[in-house]
Amino acid sequence: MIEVKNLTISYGGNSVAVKDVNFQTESGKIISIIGPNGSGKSSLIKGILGLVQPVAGQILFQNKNGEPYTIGYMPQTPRFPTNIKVAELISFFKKLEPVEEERFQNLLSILELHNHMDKKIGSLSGGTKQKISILQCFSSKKNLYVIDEPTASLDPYISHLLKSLLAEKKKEGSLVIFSTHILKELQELADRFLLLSEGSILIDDSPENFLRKNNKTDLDQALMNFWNEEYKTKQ
Ligand SMILES: Nc1ncnc2c1ncn2[C@@H]1O[C@H](COP(=O)(O)OP(=O)(O)OP(=O)(O)O)[C@@H](O)[C@H]1O
Repeated sequence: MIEVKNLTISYGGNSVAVKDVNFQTESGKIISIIGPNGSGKSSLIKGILGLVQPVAGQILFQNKNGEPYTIGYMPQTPRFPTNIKVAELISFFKKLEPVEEERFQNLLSILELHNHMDKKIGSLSGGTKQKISILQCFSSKKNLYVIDEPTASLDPYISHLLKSLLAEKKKEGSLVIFSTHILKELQELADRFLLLSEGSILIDDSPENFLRKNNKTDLDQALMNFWNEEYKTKQ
């Protein structure tokens, strides 16, 4: 179980990127974080991962068997050293953390990374760097997968692969948290979603429940309605 308690993140000055966010979730679920640009999705994700120091609040990780949480993370933009070859980076990852060899080889082949092994990281497209990030994230089993806008720079085939991986991880009992701007993706995958606005949670619901409450079948429409009302009250 993960419990986010009163999490507040600021990068200094008066602005607050995440404001007193609270939620908890069991394993074996997919949670999606959505919200407009700058609403705090990446900051919340970085807060959960401990990549930014919160000004208040805490995150509690509790594994059933008391073992530490293992975490796979795909950032929005992978930042790898640019001057080394793909093969060198991948062998570095394998030294950092043991991989499940069969899973690793399988992913390497599906992602067609073999063709890029001798290329320098700096010469790769954004999508190919994301593929390396997928390989790194999913080559061993983790309790928690945190994915920041997973399909933003991927072609439809690799997007589909990534979505299948997320569904597979849920089936295996892991918790998956991903942020997205693609509501269809959310509707397809998520058990629950958090809508952020200016760093606060405005909606915490399942897609089905939210649709039922709003008497809609399409999440895009339901959220646009909600958003228009929300926007009007701010005028
Ligand atoms: N490193 C940083 N230093 C200063 N301010 C930051 C930093 N990172 C994010 N912010 C600010 O925090 C707020 C939330 O940004 P964040 O990137 O978390 O939003 P987001 O919802 O992920 O946006 P997007 O959808 O555009 O990726 C924004 O006002 C942003 O300008």
